[in-house]
Amino acid sequence: MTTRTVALTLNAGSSSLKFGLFDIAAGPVEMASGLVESIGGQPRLRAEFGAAAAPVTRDLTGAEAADHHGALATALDVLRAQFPEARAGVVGHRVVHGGPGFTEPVEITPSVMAELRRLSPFAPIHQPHNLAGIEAAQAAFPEAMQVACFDTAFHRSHPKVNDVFALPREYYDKGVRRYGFHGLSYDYISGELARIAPLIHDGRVIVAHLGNGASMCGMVGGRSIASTMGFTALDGLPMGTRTGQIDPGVIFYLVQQEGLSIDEVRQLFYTKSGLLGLSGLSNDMRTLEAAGTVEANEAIDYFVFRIRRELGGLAAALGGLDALVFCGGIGENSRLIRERVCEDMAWIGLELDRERNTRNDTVISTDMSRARIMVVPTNEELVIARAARRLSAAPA
Ligand SMILES: Nc1ncnc2c1ncn2[C@@H]1O[C@H](COP(=O)(O)OP(=O)(O)O)[C@@H](O)[C@H]1O
Ligand SMILES: CC(=O)OP(=O)(O)O
Ligand SMILES: [Mg+2]
Repeated sequence: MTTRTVALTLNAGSSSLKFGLFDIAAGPVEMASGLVESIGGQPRLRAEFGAAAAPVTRDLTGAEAADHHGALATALDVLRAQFPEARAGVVGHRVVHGGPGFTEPVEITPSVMAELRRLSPFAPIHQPHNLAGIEAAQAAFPEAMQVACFDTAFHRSHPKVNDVFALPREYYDKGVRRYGFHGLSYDYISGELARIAPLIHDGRVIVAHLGNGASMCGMVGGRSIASTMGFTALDGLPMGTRTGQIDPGVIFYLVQQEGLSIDEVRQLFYTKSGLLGLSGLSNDMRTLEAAGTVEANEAIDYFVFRIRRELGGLAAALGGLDALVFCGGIGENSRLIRERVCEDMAWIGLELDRERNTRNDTVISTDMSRARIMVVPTNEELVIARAARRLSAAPA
């Protein structure tokens, strides 16, 4: 394999690093994919190599993945051991915040990097890790092209009415806008719908990306019309550790009456709230489903309730509904959450087939359901690899 035929993709989350290796000469065709999770805690590595070799799963020592640099070095060791001949000609990075300016994937130059750093405070549990991943990859592959792919870009097509907040206009001009996130995931799902269900793709679709971060996107004709996330990835649905939508008056209360600093409020909203805060137990849906405590059940109830509320709101924004698509770790795996979201939703045209849901079928609605309910595993890495291929093939 020669330079530029292999693309490495990096998707750095708040506590995880997902990676992929793609042959881009004929593809992109996935050669390997993997994940380092619980970085900074009790990290674990999982890597798969398709038919080429057995998957690797192992617990890492704290030192191997104390931070994202360590996690990347560990991931690269595993990839190099499996593909000693591969040379990364291009590295594609998920970058959560692209602000108003980045509407497409771009090659990372020093000026792009400076702008991404400026946006870092608006995605505090993601962007610093994304940028650390870029710096680590630049050091590991100084010859490779580095490409940034933005979570915000997919939503830049949404109408102005869903781009503004009701603030004095000067703030809009300064970039205080409703960006929306998880765009690489929505882009992938939109493409998959075009492939497997073109009539649905052309219609009114709500996609629920339910992972540790969670959001929903209303699409018409495969393009974003509205999404539940806003200026930051705090808005909308409650998440593993994030509040989701909250009355901003609570911030005034916390600062003025409780004496919290702004940094403490930020920490509280981003890392101690959501499912973790409500349950007092965990941000992990598997743990909550198994726990059965009053608090864990209340956390699940609130998660489901907010999804159902947003479903109604987004359907109104789309002028009706042709399909609801679940994706993300919870959306793809939790039969319980899907069942509870779809319960008594016949009024909006959704009728779940319990057996299909239990089997994790692609279509989980009944044949009589007016709107379709689907489960489509997302693949942000493939979207990054496609962009990396496109940009690295373009004439300089
Ligand atoms: N079988 C399952 N049942 C319920 N929840 C699951 C299951 N598998 C994974 N999850 C949940 O998916 C979430 C992680 O989703 P993921 O999309 O991987 O997160 P991230 O936002 O970090 O990319 C966790 O809350 C995890 O508990
Ligand atoms: C934007 C966002 O919330 O991402 P993640 O789901 O990876 O945390
Ligand atoms: Mg994610």
